[in-house]
Amino acid sequence: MSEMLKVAVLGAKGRMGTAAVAAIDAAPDMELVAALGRSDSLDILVERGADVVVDLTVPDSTEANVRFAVEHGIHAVVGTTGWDAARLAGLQELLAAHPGTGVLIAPNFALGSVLATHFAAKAAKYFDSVEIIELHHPRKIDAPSGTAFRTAQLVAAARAEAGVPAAPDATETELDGARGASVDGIPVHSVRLAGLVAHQEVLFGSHGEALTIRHDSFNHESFMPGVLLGVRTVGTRPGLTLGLDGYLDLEG
Ligand SMILES: NC(=O)C1=CN([C@@H]2O[C@H](COP(=O)(O)OP(=O)(O)OC[C@H]3O[C@@H](n4cnc5c(N)ncnc54)[C@H](O)[C@@H]3O)[C@@H](O)[C@H]2O)C=CC1
Ligand SMILES: O=C(O)C1=N[C@H](C(=O)O)C[C@H](O)C1
Repeated sequence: MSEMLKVAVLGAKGRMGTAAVAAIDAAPDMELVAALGRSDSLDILVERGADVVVDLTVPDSTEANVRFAVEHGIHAVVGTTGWDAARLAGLQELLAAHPGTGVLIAPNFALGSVLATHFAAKAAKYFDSVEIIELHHPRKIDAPSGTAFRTAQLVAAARAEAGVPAAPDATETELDGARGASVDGIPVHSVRLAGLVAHQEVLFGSHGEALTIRHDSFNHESFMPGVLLGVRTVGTRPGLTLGLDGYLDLEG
């Protein structure tokens, strides 16, 4: 039998962390060596010989956690939001000094969401207009969601590459926020509603037609196949991978 992957979870008592602990515990090829919360020392990761750490914490904590992992040669699978361009650049630099170590930062582990974002980027150049609506549970602390942010970036890049002009919009006066946040020129609207988990619609429009690409996560188990795929793959992909699509064969 091949050796078990030693996996640690950070943020183990949170919504995602709880589901990840259960999924890793149930995986036949993984051993859960640590399930850590906010007040636990990261030294435990080294003491327990973790091969992979899964970070499901908060935007304020994730960067220090991942840097610690990389500095100690531990691969990291990161679901936490808050990785802006400056943080990513710093991490790239650190990874260059630790060339054997892999980090996956995945704004969304749900395979359907990864596909929805991929399809949206493909559709982006064919429509005059595009807007994104993301809808989440009201305990979410960041807006817009990491998924919406990345979707908007990819859609905007595809439109720019194809030379698509800005979407038509005659708005002259607006109440602050009425047209959403602008991410690379794409309007992103954030809804927080009791009863929801994680949902997103990408709305495309042209003369006489509309296309909506919608994905729904109805529970946190929906993210777990992607988390496990990340844990199994990250050690074979040194350096930084942004998005679970980097581990999938979506063009094939
Ligand atoms: N990539 C994906 O598919 C998904 C990503 N997320 C993201 O994952 C993050 C966590 O989401 P939830 O589980 O809903 O949040 P949550 O608030 O339920 O859990 C976060 C947990 O992290 C703990 N924590 C904070 N700092 C820590 C530290 N330094 N070390 C260890 N634990 C620490 C908190 O005490 C809390 O228990 C958010 O950024 C969220 O946007 C959420 C769902 C899916
Ligand atoms: O906080 C959440 O719940 C989620 N966060 C991620 C995000 O910000 O995109 C992924 C998913 O939308 C659920």
